[in-house]
Amino acid sequence: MSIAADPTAADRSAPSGQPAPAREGAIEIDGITKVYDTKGQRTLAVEDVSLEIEPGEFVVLIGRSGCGKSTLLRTLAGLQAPTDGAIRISGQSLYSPEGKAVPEVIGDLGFVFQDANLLPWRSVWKNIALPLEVQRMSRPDRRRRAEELGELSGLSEFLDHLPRQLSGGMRQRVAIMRALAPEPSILLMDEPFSALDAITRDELNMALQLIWLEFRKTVVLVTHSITEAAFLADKIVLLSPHPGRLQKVIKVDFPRPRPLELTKDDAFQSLVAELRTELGE
Ligand SMILES: Nc1ncnc2c1ncn2[C@@H]1O[C@H](COP(=O)(O)OP(=O)(O)OP(=O)(O)O)[C@@H](O)[C@H]1O
Repeated sequence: MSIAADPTAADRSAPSGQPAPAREGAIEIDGITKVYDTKGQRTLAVEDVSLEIEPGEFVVLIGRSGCGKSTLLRTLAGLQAPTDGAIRISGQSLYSPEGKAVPEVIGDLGFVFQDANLLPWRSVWKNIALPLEVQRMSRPDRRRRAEELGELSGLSEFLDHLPRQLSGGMRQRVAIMRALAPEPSILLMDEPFSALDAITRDELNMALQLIWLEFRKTVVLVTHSITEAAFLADKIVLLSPHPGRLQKVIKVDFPRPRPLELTKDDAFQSLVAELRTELGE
């Protein structure tokens, strides 16, 4: 049953009649199905996926090409309504009954994509502060916030540079900081490091982990990299292809902060082997 259509949903965890406390950063995915209908051609991209994501959890979606990872993430981002099912963000329905994303709920989401999509004519700090400008924060406050975020991400010396003066890895750091600037409770990331070389990617995985430990936002990240999934995740969600269905959820409990050397450990390697088997590699 769709949560949005369930009139008792709000009372589920409040038997005393009190409204259930909003769980900021929680994501409830309830029976999501997505069918694309392009020029009469129907594609069942995602079928009946249900998943609970806890506030502050780091969740990685992984699966073979075409299994619906991006479809699920775009649906979570409010970019396309599901054909069936419901999504609740911090206790609120993401889509209206007409299938329109609710602006206040989207305001609680930050996005990072494969391409950093920085504005080339704006300096690093002005790119980071862009969402704050939209919120009409004063210039000194925006600068202060960009400086804080720059310090956390190792960008302090580059705040007045233009994007073209940065490496690819640094541009992605700027994109992450821009997403975090308005303090969303949830960060959605679609293959953010897939265009980077292996060493930069390791550095960015480490940086992302440390930033996440600092802010403790809920993160949902899509990747093709098994090692990246095992290194970053609290919970790995495997999707099976054609149509995309929930195959398995694997909890990962290596202590944090996780050093990059963890990837050489036997326990890490056996998790990687398990994931490879699940993915049929
Ligand atoms: N806009 C669209 N219109 C029609 N079909 C689509 C659209 N977007 C995705 N699909 C189809 O839906 C299925 C899932 O695609 P999706 O991009 O979500 O998978 P993915 O797991 O992210 O793939 P990849 O790992 O290759 O990026 C595929 O069969 C794809 O062809």
